[in-house]
Amino acid sequence: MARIKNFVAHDDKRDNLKKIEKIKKEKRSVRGRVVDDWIIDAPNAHQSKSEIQATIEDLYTKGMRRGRVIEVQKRNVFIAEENEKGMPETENLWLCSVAKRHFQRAHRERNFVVVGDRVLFEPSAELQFDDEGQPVDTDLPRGVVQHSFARTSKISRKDPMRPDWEHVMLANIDLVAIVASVLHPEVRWGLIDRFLVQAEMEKIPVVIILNKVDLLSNEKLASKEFVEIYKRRVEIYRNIGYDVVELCALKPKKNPESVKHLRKLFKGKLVGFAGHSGVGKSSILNLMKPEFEQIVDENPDIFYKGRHTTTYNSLLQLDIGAYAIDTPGIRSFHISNYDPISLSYCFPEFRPFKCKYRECAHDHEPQCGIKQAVSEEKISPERYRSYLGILKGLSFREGEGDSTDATMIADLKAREQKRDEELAKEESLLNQDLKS
Ligand SMILES: Nc1nc2c(ncn2[C@@H]2O[C@H](COP(=O)(O)OP(=O)(O)OP(=O)(O)O)[C@@H](O)[C@H]2O)c(=O)[nH]1
Ligand SMILES: [Zn+2]
Repeated sequence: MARIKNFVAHDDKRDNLKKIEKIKKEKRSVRGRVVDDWIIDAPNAHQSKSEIQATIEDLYTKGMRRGRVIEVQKRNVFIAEENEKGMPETENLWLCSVAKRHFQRAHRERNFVVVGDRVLFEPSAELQFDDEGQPVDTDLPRGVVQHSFARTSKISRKDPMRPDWEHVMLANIDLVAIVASVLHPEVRWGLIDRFLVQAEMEKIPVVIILNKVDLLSNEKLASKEFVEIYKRRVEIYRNIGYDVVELCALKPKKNPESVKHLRKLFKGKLVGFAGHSGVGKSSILNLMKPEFEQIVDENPDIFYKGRHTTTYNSLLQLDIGAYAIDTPGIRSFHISNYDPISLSYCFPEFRPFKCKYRECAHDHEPQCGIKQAVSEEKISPERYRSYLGILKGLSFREGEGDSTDATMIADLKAREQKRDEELAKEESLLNQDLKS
């Protein structure tokens, strides 16, 4: 989960969990499975960098091609071949199946490949089958994905079906654009904070786009009080150092600076769009590629029949040399299981303050630098409340407001009990392992 350098928490439970994890890993490698996730999944994760390079060169000479996953369906994936700069060319599309036997990374992970993954694939004349088991009717060249490269970043959540598994939704994102609308639907700051935590955890740069600012000047919709609170919130995020872009996507001529800023920011990057339905993501994409909608409509034959774009993530090439992934999967999610040290690291404004106890959760502990900073208004109480909500594992779903303290406490108690039970179980497993 957390890959934060120089941040090691010391307490007995965490040390025990680490030992358990080590034993589990050893067991996996004993069973002949490769456990190192982050080098390259194939052909041998224990090779040195130069050996890997040589192996890849060898694969190229054998006809393997390099591409980027731009859409994943149940059985097949769409791959855009990469150009010499390593960027995907969505005009050069391939329809591929996935040779699952080559993917050892998949332990505790729901998908073998995800949108944004860089892969090696092999042209193949074999037929693909669609989700209903019918042979796929397509004019696209076909292939088989054989290997995938290490991911530089990922957006993931707990797999709702198996909570100890990871559901990676996007890989190799250069920038996360968190999109919210000021009104209709009203901005949910708690959801923005959760996206920010994910981006901080993965060290992916972010931009917060607040769309539909035109509605703020409509007195019937936005009271003076609402506008004041909104402005204060924007200041909070700007003071932390986040790039907050206020936008009216429908009337770009009224805010040319914002549009220009976004176009410049997106250039040459793979941008993951996060934000729930109706906030204006498509309208913003249209600013980056005004003819985008038409192009999709006019060339329906490049994809096979029965394709449903709305249910899958897919990567779009914009005319400013950028790529956008609209991400239905991350419009609402449940992030949890962060320990306080990792989580508070994801709130950059907390970093300068020190607490008496190294493992301080900034909750009930005495002499807490964070709580002190909140009382002195050096940290905003709103962000602090968000921190507590995320720490206590509260989810934020579409349509819900920010959680109240009462639900937080009830939820916390239930979670603490569950966590204690899990730890006791893990510890007894560990003891058995150490004895045997
Ligand atoms: N007033 C106002 N309305 C906007 C603005 N941008 C988009 N809208 C409207 O908001 C609605 C939703 O816009 P979309 O661009 O479809 O939003 P989306 O986030 O792509 O929504 P999904 O496709 O459901 O994910 C549309 O009716 C747009 O016309 C804006 O800047 N101001
Ligand atoms: Zn503290």
